[in-house]
Amino acid sequence: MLLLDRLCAGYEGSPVLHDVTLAVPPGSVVALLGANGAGKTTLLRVASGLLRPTSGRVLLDGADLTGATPNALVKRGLCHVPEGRGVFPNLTVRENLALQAFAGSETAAIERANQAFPRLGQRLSQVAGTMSGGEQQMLALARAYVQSPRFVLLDEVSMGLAPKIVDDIFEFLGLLARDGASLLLVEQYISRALDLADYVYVLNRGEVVFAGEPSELQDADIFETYLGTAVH
Ligand SMILES: Nc1ncnc2c1ncn2[C@@H]1O[C@H](COP(=O)(O)OP(=O)(O)OP(=O)(O)O)[C@@H](O)[C@H]1O
Repeated sequence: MLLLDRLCAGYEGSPVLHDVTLAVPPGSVVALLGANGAGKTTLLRVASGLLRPTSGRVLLDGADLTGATPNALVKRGLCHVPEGRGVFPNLTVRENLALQAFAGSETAAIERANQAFPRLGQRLSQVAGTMSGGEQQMLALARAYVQSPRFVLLDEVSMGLAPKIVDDIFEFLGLLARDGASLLLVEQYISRALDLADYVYVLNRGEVVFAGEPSELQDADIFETYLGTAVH
């Protein structure tokens, strides 16, 4: 279980998160929704060790990892696919995957990436920065997948991509979840995220204003109040 316990965090004296508690149970998909600037990216950055909270705790399977480095969290099975493309643009697809693989398992990592996105397998020698936006996003996701992470934080991974690629990416997220990974999903395609999710949290100005199952959200005013839109 990934547990974010009463977190407060922000930037240089401007607080963003206020007493946020959020749980990602094993084998679950949790959607994190909220308007622009609500603090979703900030929350993921705290969870993955990129930003130290001003108070509160980050617990992974009961261990207090508040303030641990991103690397230490990766070693414990937590992976963050950031907003924008998390790839090295000057390296080839193969090199990007190899860097993410555990020592001695490069071949297996490439095979695993190919299984998730066959399109990548056909482009192993291509320099990542020359691929399309969708292909780069597939590579960013495949880099997460090759490590068989137990917890994956996904920040708007479908942003700006063509509908067909978005379909492929959601199919992949389903595969990741079926494989046993727990997902914390920040996503602009709300209905798609809710289709996949077991639980939903809605953030507004750095505070949790709703936590529950997707079906409960359908009836709540929360949606129109905080997200400025109806669910469907
Ligand atoms: N590096 C930073 N320095 C200072 N303020 C920041 C920084 N990053 C984010 N903020 C501020 O923190 C607040 C929350 O931003 P955050 O990116 O976490 O929101 P978000 O919910 O992910 O928004 P979006 O959906 O637009 O990506 C915003 O007011 C933003 O301007």
